[in-house]
Amino acid sequence: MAPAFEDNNSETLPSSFSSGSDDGVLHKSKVTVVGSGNWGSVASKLIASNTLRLSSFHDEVRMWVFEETLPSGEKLTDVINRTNENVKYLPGIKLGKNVVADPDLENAVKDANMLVFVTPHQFMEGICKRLVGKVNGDVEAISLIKGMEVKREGPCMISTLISEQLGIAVEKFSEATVGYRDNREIAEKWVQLFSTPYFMVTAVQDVEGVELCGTLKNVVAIAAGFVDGLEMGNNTKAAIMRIGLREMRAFSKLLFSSVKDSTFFESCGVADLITTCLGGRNRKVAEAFAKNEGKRLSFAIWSFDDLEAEMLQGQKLQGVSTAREVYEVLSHRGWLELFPLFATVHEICVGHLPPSAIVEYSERKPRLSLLEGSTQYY
Ligand SMILES: NC(=O)c1ccc[n+]([C@@H]2O[C@H](COP(=O)([O-])OP(=O)(O)OC[C@H]3O[C@@H](n4cnc5c(N)ncnc54)[C@H](O)[C@@H]3O)[C@@H](O)[C@H]2O)c1
Ligand SMILES: O=P(O)(O)OC[C@H](O)CO
Repeated sequence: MAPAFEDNNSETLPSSFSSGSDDGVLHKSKVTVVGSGNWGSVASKLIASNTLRLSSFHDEVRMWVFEETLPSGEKLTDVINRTNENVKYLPGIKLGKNVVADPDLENAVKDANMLVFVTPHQFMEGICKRLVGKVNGDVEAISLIKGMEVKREGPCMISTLISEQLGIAVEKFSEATVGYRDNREIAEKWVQLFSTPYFMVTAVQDVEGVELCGTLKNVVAIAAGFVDGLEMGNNTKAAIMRIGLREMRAFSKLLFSSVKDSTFFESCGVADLITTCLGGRNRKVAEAFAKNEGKRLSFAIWSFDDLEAEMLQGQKLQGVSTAREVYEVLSHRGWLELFPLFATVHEICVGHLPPSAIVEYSERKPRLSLLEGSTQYY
């Protein structure tokens, strides 16, 4: 059983202090982070630095770790709790003594009333199934996940998946933007939990817009990586990013008419797109894919799975699976010709087109006639 961090669970306040509850006791929020990858560990560190100084939160931040055995033979959770460092996914960074790694998912969430979901999106269906009936009824949740599911009935945002499976309201966080639906007060509480002097967080009333920015930018990052791998230069890369941002906005507004143009100018939009197309994992692996196109391993050509395993040491790509999921939606709705960049990225990832197609196909002007009355999205 994971250790607990000793902190004062609640304190009796002077009668003059309004604790927002009728018993005069300050009821502190308890945070659990579900996920401990690179971003999951960073988020835990950010949150833990704030829970120590904010009286409205328990000091301890519990972090669920997908347990694995390290080459040394030790369990990752044990090493994190002994060294206070996620030596595999965030090496060299101390997380804060009040971060407690817990390999037992149900145990990690059982006392929490604030849940932070931050695992690669492909694992969320299974995680939600395990959490049904295991979370507190009054829990608030936020998703930091950049991805979506595609169901028979269409695309399903991860925040919706969590809401529907666990029956809880879920906000969204992408980079430094919290997307909320209608409760500004809860949104501000999440902003408070993530904000630091070096990490400014803002809240916008556009959950779907924030979530789709984080999801779709990974597809554009793959395209940017192809451009880098083919050494096509910055002008081509800038054009791909521009077309990508245009398709991100059009696709988002077609799926959810509530999505706001202004969201694409927040950190989760253009800023995240720039950073991920200049330095992200998706870009890096796509660059290697384009450079090695056609080269053969002893038994097969380079595949994204091979490159992910080879280059990311356990970290997971999101852009390749998202490109497939987006392609499914485009194909099902007859929108393939409207989104040449998104469609081409998937065709390249699955080997139907060479990486060089990223320029030839993406420059095609979408046939707006396909979307009667929807041309305002372009
Ligand atoms: N890394 C970043 O800079 C960054 C920034 C913002 C958002 N994100 C998003 O946050 C989410 C989490 O990414 P990350 O960077 O923390 O993870 P990661 O890619 O660094 O690590 C992969 C994680 O998946 C876990 N895992 C592997 N197999 C699993 C399984 N079967 N079930 C459950 N977990 C399993 C691993 O233990 C590890 O914690 C992603 O959607 C990502 O796009 C990442
Ligand atoms: O490394 P990437 O491509 O997963 O991007 C990481 C973050 O999402 C960048 O904001």
